[in-house]
Amino acid sequence: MTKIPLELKNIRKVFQDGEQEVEILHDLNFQAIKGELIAILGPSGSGKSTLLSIAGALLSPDGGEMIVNGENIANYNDKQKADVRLHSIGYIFQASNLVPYLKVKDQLKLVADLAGSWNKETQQRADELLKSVGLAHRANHYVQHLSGGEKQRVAIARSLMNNPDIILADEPTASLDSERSSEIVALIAKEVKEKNKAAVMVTHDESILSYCDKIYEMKNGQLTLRTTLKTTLKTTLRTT
Ligand SMILES: Nc1ncnc2c1ncn2[C@@H]1O[C@H](COP(=O)(O)OP(=O)(O)OP(=O)(O)O)[C@@H](O)[C@H]1O
Repeated sequence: MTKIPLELKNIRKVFQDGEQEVEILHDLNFQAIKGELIAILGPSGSGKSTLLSIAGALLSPDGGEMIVNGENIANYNDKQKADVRLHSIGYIFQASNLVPYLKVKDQLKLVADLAGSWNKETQQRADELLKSVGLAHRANHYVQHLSGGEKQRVAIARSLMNNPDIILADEPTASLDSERSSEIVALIAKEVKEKNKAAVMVTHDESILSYCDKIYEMKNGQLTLRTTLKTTLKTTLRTT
């Protein structure tokens, strides 16, 4: 049986606000399966980035289970969590978070190096990934000379470098115009389908939702599935 890449069960997260405790995530349940791009929408301050940080093993929940490929990692120590981050999770951030003084291909080499796996096979992998995001011709350019859209494409290729099962994207189109935003999300969707990844994207941008398989809304510390034309069609086709 194939394992579910990411499962969150009964997640609770509390922050201190002065004297008061505020429960940002409340008994939250969520699953991300292979081959699906999931969008998470919700008002500012509703807890979307907090959720993504927990899903990415960057932040510990105050309660609940955080299951990656069938293993509950909620009580892993820091080193074990770092290992999960390196091998199972790829991140795409709003401002691409690339290293400015490294060339494009070296951005990918860096994450392979961290995993101790820069060899002939991974070099070839880096070349293929850069080709698939349309940047093979930019492999030896410094990222500071690239456009915002090109930087995000490097970030997408980098997120896939260690072949993670899960891709997490926090507002990946926030710094882009609408045409570039569509291109970037179409590219994430293509990589998710072709490489069979589970992907979760936090966004405010409703115009890119047609590329997503499921849309959730964050409200009162929980996620609610929004019914889309796509999911309605899928359900109809499945039941007829
Ligand atoms: N480390 C922290 N300590 C205290 N409060 C925090 C901390 N991190 C986040 N918060 C609070 O938790 C709430 C949710 O924050 P979060 O960044 O997850 O929201 P968001 O939905 O991603 O918002 P936005 O759409 O504006 O990015 C906010 O009220 C924020 O101020």
